[in-house]
Amino acid sequence: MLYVKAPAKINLTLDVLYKRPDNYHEVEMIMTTVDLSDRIGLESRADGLIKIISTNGFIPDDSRNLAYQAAQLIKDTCGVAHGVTISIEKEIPVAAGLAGGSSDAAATLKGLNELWELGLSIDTLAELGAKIGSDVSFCIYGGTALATGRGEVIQKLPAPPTCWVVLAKPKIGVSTAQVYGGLNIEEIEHPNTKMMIQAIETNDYDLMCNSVGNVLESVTFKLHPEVVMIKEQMKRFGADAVLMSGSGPTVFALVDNESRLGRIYNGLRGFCDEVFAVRLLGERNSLA
Ligand SMILES: C[C@](O)(CO)[C@H](O)COP(=O)(O)OP(=O)(O)OC[C@H]1O[C@@H](n2ccc(N)nc2=O)[C@H](O)[C@@H]1O
Ligand SMILES: Nc1ncnc2c1ncn2[C@@H]1O[C@H](COP(=O)(O)OP(=O)(O)OP(=O)(O)O)[C@@H](O)[C@H]1O
Repeated sequence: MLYVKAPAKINLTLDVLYKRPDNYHEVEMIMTTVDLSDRIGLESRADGLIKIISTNGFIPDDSRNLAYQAAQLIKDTCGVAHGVTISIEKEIPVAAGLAGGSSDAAATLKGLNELWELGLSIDTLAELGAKIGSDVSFCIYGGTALATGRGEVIQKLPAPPTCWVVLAKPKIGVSTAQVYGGLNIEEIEHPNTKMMIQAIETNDYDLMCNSVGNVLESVTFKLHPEVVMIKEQMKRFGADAVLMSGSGPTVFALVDNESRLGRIYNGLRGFCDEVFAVRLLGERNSLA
């Protein structure tokens, strides 16, 4: 059995430039992986089938699972006759804006490349990943990156300033397509992506906190007002920055002081079942 870690991501920035003719949105976003991971186990099988076993009863165990799609894609692309049993130990909340499914797919691509000795480069794995979903290419590289295009064009950035991250997910699931669909392009207040890149490159924690921004917040806030409340609570408990990740509904707080970290974490547990205190995962993951 080969095990691969599949970390969650957060969006430090998420900007939308315009709606494209293919109905996707042209984005500009800075993403970074955090130390909250699913664990993917891969075991080759002789019968050619793909089987999913998961600790989480809410994710599909058939071809709707993104890890299943990753296995099918790499099998077809490389003409592999073997099948695989994929076990998914789920820690990342589902439909949360943390790229849980995308990260499982990326870990499956990387793991099967190793298990089946296919010799694909990390860039080829990222290209394959883009066929599964817009976030999968980023998840192949991990670390911190600027993502453009529909999210699949990845430029590496250095590790951001060191801090703690508190993640809080209210008990609602959000549809990414619905949130993008609800965006009014004319009314967007764009975050300052260049300033965030500068903050990361110069290791400036205060500038990073002042540069966070996500244009999808306003859409999700209208659909689910409880997300606004979580943001306000995090600020009240002493967060240095607070932002919704991706299309939500998870909200994260950045904090560089352990006593305020404790206050935010304990304070939020009164409002949400799913609260995590984690570190940023600085460096890019190496090819599994
Ligand atoms: C919100 C983010 O998670 C931020 O990282 C991503 O932009 C979404 O990534 P994802 O979940 O991998 O998204 P996909 O599975 O590729 O697309 C789901 C749906 O979201 C919308 N979508 C997604 C990405 C994008 N750049 N523009 C879009 O409009 C489309 O309606 C698409 O049908
Ligand atoms: N391996 C998987 N883990 C979690 N969800 C999965 C998986 N495969 C398919 N899904 C389905 O994908 C949907 C979105 O779940 P996911 O946890 O990936 O959302 P997300 O964190 O919002 O993703 P993103 O941030 O990339 O938009 C869910 O409805 C779920 O049923």
